[in-house]
Amino acid sequence: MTTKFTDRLWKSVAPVWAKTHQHPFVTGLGDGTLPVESFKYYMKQDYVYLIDYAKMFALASTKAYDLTTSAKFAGLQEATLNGEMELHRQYAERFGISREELEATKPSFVMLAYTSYMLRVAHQGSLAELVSSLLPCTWSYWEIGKHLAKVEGALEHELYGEWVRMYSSDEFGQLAIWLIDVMNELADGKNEQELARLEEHFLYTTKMEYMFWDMAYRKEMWPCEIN
Ligand SMILES: Cc1ncc(C[n+]2csc(CCO)c2C)c(N)n1
Repeated sequence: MTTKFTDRLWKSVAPVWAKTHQHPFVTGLGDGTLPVESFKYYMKQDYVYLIDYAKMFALASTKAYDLTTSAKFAGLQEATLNGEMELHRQYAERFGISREELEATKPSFVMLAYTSYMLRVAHQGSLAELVSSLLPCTWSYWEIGKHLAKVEGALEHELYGEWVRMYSSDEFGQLAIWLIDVMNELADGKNEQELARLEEHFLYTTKMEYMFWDMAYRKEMWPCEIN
């Protein structure tokens, strides 16, 4: 059996993913022990994260080499703005946070570093680089969703159940698989230097995913005394 490029990516981030599954934000989503204030903080930061992330799909659509892929990325931009962000708007409504307040969220350092890195890669790099930098977002959420769906009561939890159901759904899994397949197609025929660059983007944004959980858990704005 031939190994895929994404097998190499998986190997390279396995220790970070293992740590992510043990982070108290992630375990708390599953067993319900996550403090609601951390979850609210996450929702607000994630909302502005998604505004930037949707632009990654728009740029991917622009850079795509064929019409089918271009249309799929354009659809993903729409799904992020109107599907995934709707989950956030609904949670915000439950918390009494208005749309205006959500959208006006000031970025934390980690959120800004993460999206700025991805957008830089998207503007300066190839489509393969762009996809390698955005893939940890979707792939890691699917891994987390599948893990949490196995935790007793997680899918039915009255606050966090909706989150777990969304990211463990088959529909979401199909999206992750599609992006993984695109990554493998784009990596095909690349030389070692190019593959190493893709791996580096993937590792950096995987680490930033971990830092995002940690930032939200601790409700961190900027990691110094100038908040
Ligand atoms: C920090 C952070 N990382 C990943 C996701 C998950 N996510 C964001 S966009 C997208 C693709 C489909 O809309 C997915 C899966 C998130 N919400 N926040």
